[in-house]
Amino acid sequence: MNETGVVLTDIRKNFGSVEVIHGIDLRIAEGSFVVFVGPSGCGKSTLLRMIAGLEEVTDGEIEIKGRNVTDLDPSDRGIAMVFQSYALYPHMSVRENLAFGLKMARTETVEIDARVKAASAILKIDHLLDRRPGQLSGGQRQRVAIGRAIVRKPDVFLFDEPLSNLDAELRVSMRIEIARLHRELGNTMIYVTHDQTEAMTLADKIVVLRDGRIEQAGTPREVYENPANIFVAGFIGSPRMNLLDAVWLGNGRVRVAGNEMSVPVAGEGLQIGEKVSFGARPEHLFVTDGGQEHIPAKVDFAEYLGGTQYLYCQLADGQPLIAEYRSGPEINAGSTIALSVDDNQRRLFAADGRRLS
Ligand SMILES: Nc1ncnc2c1ncn2[C@@H]1O[C@H](COP(=O)(O)OP(=O)(O)OP(=O)(O)O)[C@@H](O)[C@H]1O
Repeated sequence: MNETGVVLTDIRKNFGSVEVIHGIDLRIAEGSFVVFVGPSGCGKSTLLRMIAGLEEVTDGEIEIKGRNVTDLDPSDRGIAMVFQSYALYPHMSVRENLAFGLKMARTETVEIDARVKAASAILKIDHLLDRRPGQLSGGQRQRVAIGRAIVRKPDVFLFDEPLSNLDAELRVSMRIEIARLHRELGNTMIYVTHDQTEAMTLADKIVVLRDGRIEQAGTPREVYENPANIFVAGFIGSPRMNLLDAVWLGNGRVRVAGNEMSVPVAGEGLQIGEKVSFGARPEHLFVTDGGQEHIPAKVDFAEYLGGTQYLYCQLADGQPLIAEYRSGPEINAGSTIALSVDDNQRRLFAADGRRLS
């Protein structure tokens, strides 16, 4: 991999007088799979559409494979985009849908036929070439939409929530297909999704956006295990990290819902009595007999998932908390339990969201 896949430099976007993307810098390595995630309205689609050339850039520069494409038409950028809505031509056969863009670009017929054949073999849609989109299932339509991108042999594939119209089971199998496609083709891929599992499983690099800014960009493991701040900690992970109101007591100790807990923080810059947030992921909480440092919790609801169980609890001060419970005696709603927190996984955040541990 080298560093020249896609480079965004100080990208800004205004709609009218409102700036919605506030100066984004990002380097996407050639051949990597980058996923944009973030809450609704954070600017994921706008950023993707600017890379595609479907949305004008207000300020900044976009480079693809070392070429400044900021002011080029979408068709001259070496990109192909796959939309959530598939955007197939209903009156054309699958074959014609796949060939259409190439015909427009005056590609030779022999070459078109070869590319359509190769793409339909990769996507296992060879037997559907003479059907129209109306005669296909949702998953098959999405394959055709991806096929239409493949035949163009783009430098970069752009995906805008491509699986969100599919049912849960199909999403899983298409997700695996897209991962396989990336491995086989080796192109740079940029993917927008709401789905945490898609982001974690597909990405080499996850870019977490909020309000038109990057909060963190890193491997799935980095953003999960080493979140840069309270926002990323709370956003990545499903169920999310528990973030509890706490008070700094000094000497590496905090008070959470009336209980003292130690945290691996010296606390420079923190004032005794200052409000902080104590973070613990559901899988880092353990039901104990109460002998060690723990937080008592009342179980409101126990969700049994077979291999694991989620306990939806309430602390003494009313704060909600979710704990994962893998094995042990059955725990039912209404029980009171003692939860300890893995020593190495106790997170602390300052009131401004800075991560302290
Ligand atoms: N054409 C437009 N005119 C005005 N504002 C727009 C336009 N398109 C998007 N916006 C605004 O820009 C911001 C970013 O929108 P965008 O669609 O990129 O977010 P998103 O992260 O993709 O959201 P979602 O996950 O809901 O699709 C939002 O505040 C949105 O209201």
